Amino acid sequence: MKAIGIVYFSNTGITEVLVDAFCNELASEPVEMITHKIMGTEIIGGRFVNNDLMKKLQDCQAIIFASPTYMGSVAAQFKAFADATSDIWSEQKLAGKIAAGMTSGGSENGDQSETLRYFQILASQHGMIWMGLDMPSNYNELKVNRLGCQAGVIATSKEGKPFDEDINTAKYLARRIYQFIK
Ligand SMILES: Cc1cc2nc3c(=O)[nH]c(=O)nc-3n(C[C@H](O)[C@H](O)[C@H](O)COP(=O)(O)O)c2cc1C
Repeated sequence: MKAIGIVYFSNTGITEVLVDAFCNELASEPVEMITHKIMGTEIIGGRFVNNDLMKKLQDCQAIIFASPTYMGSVAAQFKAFADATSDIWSEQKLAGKIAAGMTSGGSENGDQSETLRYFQILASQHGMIWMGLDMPSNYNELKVNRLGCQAGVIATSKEGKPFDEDINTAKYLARRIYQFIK
């Protein structure tokens, strides 16, 4: 069976709602979801350690990166994971896999694009193939890509939950990736 890996960090749960929406969208499809939330306990002396996860990611056809935007980039917890992937970088173990990204921020223009840009660079370092959105901003009835970023999913939140349109964007990305790997 095909597999999609999602590696993410979320502190207050906004990014996690995007991850859940992505997974739920594909729940009835014959695809395994390997979802991993980065935990502080996995970061020992500043270094992310989870060899089992690194092995599992190598069996995926697509890997999604997700993190809140912190100070115009990924959260430190995600960066610790990214740095740990250097162990499989030299042999390009993730090469040829589809990569995509999702992030949330407190501001509508809170430099979330920089987080997606970092994900793209990480994907490129691994020889992965980046997949953004083939949907112009607010073009369809679900208002996918509300914030006008085709590099990936950007969300902001209201009352502790991402905007419905941003959740729809996460679902749209899930469908798009599934179409490519199935
Ligand atoms: C340390 C820190 C830095 C942040 N920096 C930004 C930022 O640069 N841009 C932004 O839009 N929001 C920023 N935020 C807000 C978070 O990105 C936002 O609350 C996000 O939705 C939290 O995601 P989570 O619920 O998945 O943890 C920051 C929050 C924290 C705690």
